[in-house]
Amino acid sequence: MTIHTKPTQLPTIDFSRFYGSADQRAAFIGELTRVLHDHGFFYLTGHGVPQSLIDDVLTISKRFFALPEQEKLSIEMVKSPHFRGYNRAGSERTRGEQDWREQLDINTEGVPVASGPDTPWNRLYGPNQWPQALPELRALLLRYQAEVTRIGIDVLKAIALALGQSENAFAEIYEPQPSQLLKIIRYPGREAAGSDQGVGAHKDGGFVTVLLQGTVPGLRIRTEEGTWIEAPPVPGTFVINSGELLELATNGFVRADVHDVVTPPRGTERYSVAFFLGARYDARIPVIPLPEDLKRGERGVTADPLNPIFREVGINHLKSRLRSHPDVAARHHPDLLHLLERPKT
Ligand SMILES: O=C(O)CCC(=O)C(=O)O
Ligand SMILES: [Fe+2]
Repeated sequence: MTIHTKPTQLPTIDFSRFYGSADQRAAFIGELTRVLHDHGFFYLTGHGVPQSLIDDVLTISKRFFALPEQEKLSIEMVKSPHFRGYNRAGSERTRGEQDWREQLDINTEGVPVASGPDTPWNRLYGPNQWPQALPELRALLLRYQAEVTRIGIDVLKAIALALGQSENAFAEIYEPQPSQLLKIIRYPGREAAGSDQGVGAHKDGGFVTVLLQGTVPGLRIRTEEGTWIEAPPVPGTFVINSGELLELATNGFVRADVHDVVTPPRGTERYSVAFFLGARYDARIPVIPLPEDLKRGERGVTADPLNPIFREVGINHLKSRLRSHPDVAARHHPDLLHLLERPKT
């Protein structure tokens, strides 16, 4: 058996090789298989998103967070039953602890949909909240959301191939409308934050996350051995990571590494834009029959008693939103709080 030591930094994958010669594509897919198994985290280059769009999104995010507090609070998330809008630093929670970041959450632009006892996740559909004081934000973020959705779907097709499946293996659970949660985020410096927890240690939930970092580091990833590696911003790249949905669908062959963000040092601030591509809320997570050579790499999936994950996509997402935003839950969804009760042992 070969013992390979894993690098102390994340690998970089050049997506343009997916569209290259047959040899390039095969080498790319093989590399992706290894990376998915080792971390599920990598830097992506060759993604085709214009640098001007990336720059514009980071610039407008800074302008949004620089708005007077009352403008930001006019679209506070607690006003939206659909978990859309602005949250002050300290108002979101990871595993019960406050995250020191302010953020604006948007999702697929839509209209409210009636929900019943069997479809509580319908409450996630609805309109976004946009700031009147920054009218350009809407068109720019929706354009960016469309672009990172395209990247996410392309990466997912490559992932399906890397798992020995046809490239559309996941299409039946994301078509015609994947979930598209987009967050613009600002982490205040240590002097303004209440703790070192920018965002607490967690796994992402969906298929893949497409993360754009500004210029200030802070993201850390916990490897399978339990050591933490840093993933500083690299200009022109996105950080891509797999979510729990892929871990569950592959019985743990794909890793969804735990990660966090450390509060930036005194006198600095960190900006990032995170996009979470998920399946349709009414889908169920399938078990993918992996080819024999990959099957040997299945680790199984261990349930986290604080955050148990289920095969129903919509319930997982709704529970994660209720848990992260107790104020929205209490105001709009008191009848759903039983979903967060821990199973009796
Ligand atoms: O801000 C970042 O760099 C990462 C944020 C993150 O992990 C998340 O929001 O899930
Ligand atoms: Fe994350």
